[in-house]
Amino acid sequence: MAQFEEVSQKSAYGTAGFRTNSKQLDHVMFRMGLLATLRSKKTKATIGVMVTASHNPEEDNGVKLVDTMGEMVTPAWEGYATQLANTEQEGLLTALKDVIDREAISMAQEASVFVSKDTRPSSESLSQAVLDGVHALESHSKGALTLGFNYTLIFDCWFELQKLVSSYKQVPNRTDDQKALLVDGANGIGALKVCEMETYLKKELQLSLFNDGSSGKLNHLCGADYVKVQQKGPIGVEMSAGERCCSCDGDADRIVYYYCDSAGRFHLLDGRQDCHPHQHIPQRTAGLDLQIAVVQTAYANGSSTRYLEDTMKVIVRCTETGVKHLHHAAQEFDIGVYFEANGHGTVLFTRDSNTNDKRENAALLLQNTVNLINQTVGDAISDMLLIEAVLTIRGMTVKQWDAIYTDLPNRQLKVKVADRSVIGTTNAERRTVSPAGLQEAIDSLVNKHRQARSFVRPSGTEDVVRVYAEADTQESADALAHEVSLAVYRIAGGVGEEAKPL
Ligand SMILES: CC(=O)N[C@H]1[C@@H](OP(=O)(O)O)O[C@H](CO)[C@@H](O)[C@@H]1O
Ligand SMILES: [Mg+2]
Repeated sequence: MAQFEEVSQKSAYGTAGFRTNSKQLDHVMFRMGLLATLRSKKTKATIGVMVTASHNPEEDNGVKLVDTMGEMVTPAWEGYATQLANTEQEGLLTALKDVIDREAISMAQEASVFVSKDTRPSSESLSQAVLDGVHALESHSKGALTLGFNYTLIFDCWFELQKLVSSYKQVPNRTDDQKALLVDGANGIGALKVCEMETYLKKELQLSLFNDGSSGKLNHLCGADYVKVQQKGPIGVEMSAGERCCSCDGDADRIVYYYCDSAGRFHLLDGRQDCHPHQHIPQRTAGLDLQIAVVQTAYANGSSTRYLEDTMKVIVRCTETGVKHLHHAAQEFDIGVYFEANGHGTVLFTRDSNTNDKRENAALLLQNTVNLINQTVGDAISDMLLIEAVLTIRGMTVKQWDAIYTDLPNRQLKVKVADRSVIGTTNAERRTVSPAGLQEAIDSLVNKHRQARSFVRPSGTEDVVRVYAEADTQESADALAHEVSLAVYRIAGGVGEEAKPL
């Protein structure tokens, strides 16, 4: 185990756990093994530990804890995680004892921890470090290692896959010309799962897999994040006009769809997921009297929010960035649809859809949808099948899906500052409360543009401040993003060179 002294920077449990260069993570992994064991003893249930840095470069790695129902752990336990990760070696026992006392944990209780890893080379030894942590506290523990299928890791993956496939088979057959789907596996876990699924689905859906991990590097020039940020197709995928394509990320919990039109223009359908299952569910719930809501973050395109509120007439909520926030907000409704603009998300069915309701048809259709969805915190494969199912049932092409509304042009930028924690936010991260003067500066810049919106927040996964801007034209969105990034640089302690206009 690496000594804590080797690590200079304080690690914090961010948007999706700890994430940094893989060389700095040995001791963090060991300690997360310890903490997961304590959490398992406390809850008397299986706890998951996922070793992954998702869309980050292959050299990075990370770890997140998965609670008993597949959701992220509570803020109190995130706090323990941060505390343990940053404790000097000699203080570790005291820090552990503190958690045991505060949570009144019985150490006699047996623990069960599932450790899951992605396909990064460093994941092998780092997941072993997690298991070492588990075994250090529990010599008879049920620590087990699996290859991740994202959050389903604490269930039986094969069973999960079969459930998805058989639910998908209930969908009426689509026309032959609509059966093909190109899938970019980002050279990661998603590729392995698509490979497995391909054979079972041959009749219903013809999946062509690219970036399957046999030669390329994880997330390199491919994957959901690359496609979204670069606004172009991944390497190795030949797209014919109008053909449906999708990309998942390194740990297969995000999916984005896209296509090229006949003029060769690339169309990204990010954020459309919100409206997609959603368009479908109200029909299915006809007469069932369920309260439905869509949960988004500030990154959701303004057009999608307007479409949901004005055309779909559904409740829309906005939360802070990160699945853990969206998930909890979605649980408050009978049906909660939640997606981040970058493709993370799922649909939650909080009320039993096996209702006694007489309108059986609607209930049955809804039940099928429930089976197709991974409700824990979503994953790329089940989201992909859900989207395919809805497109089939509605008889929609990818172009028609794209046309349900027009995105406002937008731009995301990153600004390096000395200490990103100086930026305090409120109102689901849409406004800043510190440093003084920053929000006023953003407001006056936004006022110079039409249909404009902009906000800034410290990233929870990278050492940067993120800037988002949207406006009526791409030039205007680019100019606003640049102006706001300069304001951040000047008011919040920017380091390095000032950003140049785009
Ligand atoms: C703007 C953006 O895409 N932010 C991402 C990113 O979080 P940041 O806190 O913005 O670094 O990584 C998270 C984990 O993968 C994901 O949930 C989130 O949506
Ligand atoms: Mg991911």
